[in-house]
Amino acid sequence: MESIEDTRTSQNNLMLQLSGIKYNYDSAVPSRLERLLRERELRKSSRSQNANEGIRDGYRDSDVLGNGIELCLSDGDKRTREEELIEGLAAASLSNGFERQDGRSQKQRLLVVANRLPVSAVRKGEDSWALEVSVGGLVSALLGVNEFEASWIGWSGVNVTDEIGQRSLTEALAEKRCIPVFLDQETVHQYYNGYCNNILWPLFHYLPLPQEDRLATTRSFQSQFAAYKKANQMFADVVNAHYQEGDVVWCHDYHLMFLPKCLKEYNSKMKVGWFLHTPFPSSEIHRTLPSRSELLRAVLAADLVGFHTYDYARHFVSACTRILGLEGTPEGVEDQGKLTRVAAFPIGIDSDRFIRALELPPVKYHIKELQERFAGRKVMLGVDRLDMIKGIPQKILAFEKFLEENPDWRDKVVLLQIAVPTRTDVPEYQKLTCQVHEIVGRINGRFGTLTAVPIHHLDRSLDFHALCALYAVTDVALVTSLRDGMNLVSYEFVACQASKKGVLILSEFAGAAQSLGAGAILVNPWNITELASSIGYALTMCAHGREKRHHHNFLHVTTHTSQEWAETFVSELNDTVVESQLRTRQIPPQLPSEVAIERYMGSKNRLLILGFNATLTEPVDAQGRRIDQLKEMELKLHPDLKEPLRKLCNDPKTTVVVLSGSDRNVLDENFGDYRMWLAAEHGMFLRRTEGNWMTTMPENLSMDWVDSVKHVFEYFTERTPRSHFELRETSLVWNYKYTDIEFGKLQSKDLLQHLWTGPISNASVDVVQGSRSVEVRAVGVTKGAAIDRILGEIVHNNDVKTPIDYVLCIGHFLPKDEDIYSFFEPELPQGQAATTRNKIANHLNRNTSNHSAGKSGHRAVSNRVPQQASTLDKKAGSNENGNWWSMMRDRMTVHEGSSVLDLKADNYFSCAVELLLRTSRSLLIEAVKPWLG
Ligand SMILES: O=P(O)(O)OC[C@H]1O[C@H](O[C@H]2O[C@H](CO)[C@@H](O)[C@H](O)[C@H]2O)[C@H](O)[C@@H](O)[C@@H]1O
Ligand SMILES: O=c1ccn([C@@H]2O[C@H](COP(=O)(O)OP(=O)(O)O)[C@@H](O)[C@H]2O)c(=O)[nH]1
Repeated sequence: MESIEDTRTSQNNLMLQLSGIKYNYDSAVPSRLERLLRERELRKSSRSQNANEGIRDGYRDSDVLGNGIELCLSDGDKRTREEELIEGLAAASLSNGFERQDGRSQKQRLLVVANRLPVSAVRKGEDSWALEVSVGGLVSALLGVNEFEASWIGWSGVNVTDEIGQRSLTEALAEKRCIPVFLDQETVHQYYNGYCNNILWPLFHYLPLPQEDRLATTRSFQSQFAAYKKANQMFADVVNAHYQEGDVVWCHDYHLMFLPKCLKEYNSKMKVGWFLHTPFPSSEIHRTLPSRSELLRAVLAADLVGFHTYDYARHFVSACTRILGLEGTPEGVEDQGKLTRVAAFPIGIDSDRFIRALELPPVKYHIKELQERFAGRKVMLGVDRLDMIKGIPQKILAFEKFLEENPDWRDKVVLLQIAVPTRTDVPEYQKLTCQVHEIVGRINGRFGTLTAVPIHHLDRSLDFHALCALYAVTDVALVTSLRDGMNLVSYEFVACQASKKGVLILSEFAGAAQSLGAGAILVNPWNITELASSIGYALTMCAHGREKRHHHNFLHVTTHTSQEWAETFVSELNDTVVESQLRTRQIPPQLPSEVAIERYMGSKNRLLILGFNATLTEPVDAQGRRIDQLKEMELKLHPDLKEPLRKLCNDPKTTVVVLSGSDRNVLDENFGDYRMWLAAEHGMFLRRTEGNWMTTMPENLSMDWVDSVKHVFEYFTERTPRSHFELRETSLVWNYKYTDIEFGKLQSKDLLQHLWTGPISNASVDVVQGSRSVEVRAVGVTKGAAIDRILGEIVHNNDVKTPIDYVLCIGHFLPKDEDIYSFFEPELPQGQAATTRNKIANHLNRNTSNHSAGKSGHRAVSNRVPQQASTLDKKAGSNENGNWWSMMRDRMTVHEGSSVLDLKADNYFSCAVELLLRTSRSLLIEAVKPWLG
């Protein structure tokens, strides 16, 4: 039996054959992690080199994107980064490592695409504009990114319909390296206010979809979703217009979930990353969204999908497996061989910018002013956009409870709440503003005096300097988000607290809780009592306790910066493309159907071997919903295939064999009235449709194990909802295709472990794992082993006059059965035939794969007298090593004594069809139709 190591080596050998690469893939090419670590090292040393040479450009307020230095590639040097990296990998095989040529990072062109530009435009005249920096975490984070030659594509926040306005705004923005997307008012209303902020934003923060007036909601939902897609396409059009080969396109946030799909449809080679700044909710929440599948699929078009935390990434993968039925792996999500990498990239801030700001005179001035203003009182601070996810009412109510329970503190503490107006056109936000004003008014009325109020509430944003000063004078910062992607305010507060070392009270529902959790006081903002007592705890914390906590947080904030975040994401995106190219090299090529057809037409005696399940049956639900389990379980030949198949079967120059794992009844029902050969239960039973079933089972097949395995399968079927098992004559199959994917997988592991250590530990069986099934069969029950016996019988019965000169083999076969593909390959020694099988077995997830034998050789079968009658009815002897061919070919001669098989390598085609492949039907129809004229 082949060991895993052998398998891997032979697989690699095959890769060599296919791609012509001259190195051993496994041992010489650095792993993804090795590449990323190396890349990180290079980045670090390049950064310190730049710093030493004084060419690193810090943030400059005058240059919004802060990227003054350009190291553009010259035209002659326009190779893509993945080409360089791939070459690097090739070189690595020789040098055991890969280096960039100059060891320094070149600035890579980066197109940042986000709904909002980092500046908002205000029209001052027909062609004059004022640009103000936009508020929000996304903008803050990306302002700190200056290692790239970045341009920003987004909506300018204003409705500009006239040509002069559009032209002049485009010019004004160009100076800030910004490129506008002009959205008309109606689109903004439906896309931004409607779909983005009224549907996706609340849902992603665990606030359910609106329920009142269902019909109206449904109607507006449909038009908003249409506007959302349209807006995404408009963003894509602008990206496409500015894209240059080799650029990295980084799409941001829930506004642009369709963008990766639009971009890849336009140019599949574009390097596309997508990052979500909000939480991604549990799949149970996401599945309530009517457009849930479309959105997931659109995002999966990206090469790399990033989230702030591992939890969000995990939820996304789980949504893809549960809603789309795709395979979730530790790397990401796989869909028919295409991997979308999914990972966590926690954002940070440009901490230096905040630390440096504290030394600026205007900030110092503000600090002094604030200290004087609030002398003798502890300052508590909240800085939030006025958004329902920020938990502002909860925060204020907890503060009220604290004052209520601690009268001594009433004149010793003040809460400054900066509530930046946001999304003011959305009714929910308008309601929230009123609610907050009402609560603040009530509390101030209750605890205020003629000279002082406990809450200072500002409905506006502050400029950067004022904000830094406020952070610096704060004793306790209160972040009470009900859900928050990350929350950068908490990071900014920490960065500005080097001297004061104030305390951070932080909601456990903010992404930041995962990074700053150890240094903050974590709270559940829904628990007002707990929140109120945390305020007391924070206000009275000793200096040593504050210092320890601050030290922990400060270290994190100053090391996990926005610069790091962006570089890591882009580096991983570059590498993902490299990785996917390496994977692509392993995928066998598509079936060259035109060539296959041409050869078919030119041949005289053809043999077609077809699988049944997932090859000739109706494809499973494209959306992966699997709601019609019973219908699907009843295997039926796809209606569209009936006619082409009948024509093929009636062609006297063609022999069709359906070779299936299904039992005889299933094949009888579906193919009983066709003129063909049926091979049931992996070829253990065989019949020509005009005749009776014969058994080809090896003589000494032991089936003693069946009862105990059946017992185990029954046990697991009872405990795994929607699983089922089939008892066949030579095998048992437990199928968990319709179960909860994760539970099904866990159960199958448990089942396997139980089988191996129990009922089958000494039995002569094979356990074959399908993608969602476990099959136990007697050793020797494989299609690969059966094919020669079947062929012998066909040749004998067909009374072959002309040698078979064309073979086409199409199927979705389990790994164990895949040597059926290599059976016809001419002039390959056994070992290499197995190699081919393993190659296919290891690429089950590919779309369709083809391998035609690469050499032109003849399989001429020796010229001997055929054996008399079939031995099949007497039961053929088993040969587990698959050496039957040499014996059987002696039987397979035509009457006049010439070969029965005269197969030029060019006339052998095989094609593996993936289980969930939606195109398996069309592939066959496409392949078959033209042959029929
Ligand atoms: O552009 P707006 O509609 O006014 O909203 C402002 C931004 O709000 C959201 O910010 C998120 O991103 C932060 C940085 O990653 C993160 O810390 C925070 O938790 C998120 O809420 C939104 O995702 C952005 O697109 C908006 O620009
Ligand atoms: O008056 C203000 C209030 C807030 N911010 C910025 O808005 C961002 C808020 O980001 P966060 O991640 O906390 O939440 P988001 O608003 O993005 O949901 C932070 O960078 C703040 O510095 C600002 O520039 N001016």
